[in-house]
Amino acid sequence: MFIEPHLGKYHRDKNLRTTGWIEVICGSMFSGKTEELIRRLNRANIARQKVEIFKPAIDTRYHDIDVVSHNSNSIPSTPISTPQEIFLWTSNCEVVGIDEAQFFDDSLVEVCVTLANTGKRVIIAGLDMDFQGRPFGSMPALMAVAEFVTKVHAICAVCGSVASYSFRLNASQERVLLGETDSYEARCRRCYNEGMLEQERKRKL
Ligand SMILES: Nc1ncnc2c1ncn2[C@@H]1O[C@H](COP(=O)(O)OP(=O)(O)O)[C@@H](O)[C@H]1O
Ligand SMILES: Cc1cn([C@H]2C[C@H](O)[C@@H](COP(=O)(O)O)O2)c(=O)[nH]c1=O
Ligand SMILES: [Zn+2]
Repeated sequence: MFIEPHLGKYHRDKNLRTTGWIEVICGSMFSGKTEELIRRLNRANIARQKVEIFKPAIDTRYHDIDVVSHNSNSIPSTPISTPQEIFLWTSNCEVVGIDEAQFFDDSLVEVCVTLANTGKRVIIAGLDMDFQGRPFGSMPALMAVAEFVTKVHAICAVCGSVASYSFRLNASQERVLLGETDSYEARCRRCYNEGMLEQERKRKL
């Protein structure tokens, strides 16, 4: 379980502001990324910190505005189209949360670094791999610049092992395809590879 290095805005003994930092929560679909993001943001709220939360405007699966987990936890957010919009909302806040980070372009990295350099705690949740098992968008670069990286895991929908892959259940080859259990399953490495081979066999018929 991730424990915050500190939540206070000022060092106890000196009147110095604490530094900013970046946290990344990554994993497959259904691994609990959004739950963990909401948990950390709720704790920051309890510590009376000013929190702003963002998600890509394209992600309207469960709700236009709220960030919502697969088990229906939710927190209000601001839907944005570009990472730069984050600056318009964060001049006074101390903690910035970003969900579905894989959908933003590479400029998200620079935006997060700037936010952290100006003393903010930045918490990013996103898919580390797409349905083909390739690193997704700016997630690898965000992991590289983060102070803290947490990889969470789902349960394999086929065999019940620990799952790190998001297996797409239909034939679409588009990288971005919003969906839930209708279109994706969490799978372990073995069941993911078996499923990919099976799909390839069917394509060749
Ligand atoms: N295969 C699965 N493995 C683990 N949790 C699952 C699975 N399928 C559904 N869930 C549900 O999804 C919840 C996690 O949802 P969420 O935080 O939105 O995940 P993520 O953001 O990583 O997709 C779990 O607490 C559980 O209730
Ligand atoms: C693997 C994969 C996923 N997506 C989409 C499907 C969902 O709408 C989101 C992931 O949501 P979650 O909170 O992590 O469950 O991403 C996609 O567009 N492309 C992919 O390869
Ligand atoms: Zn499995």
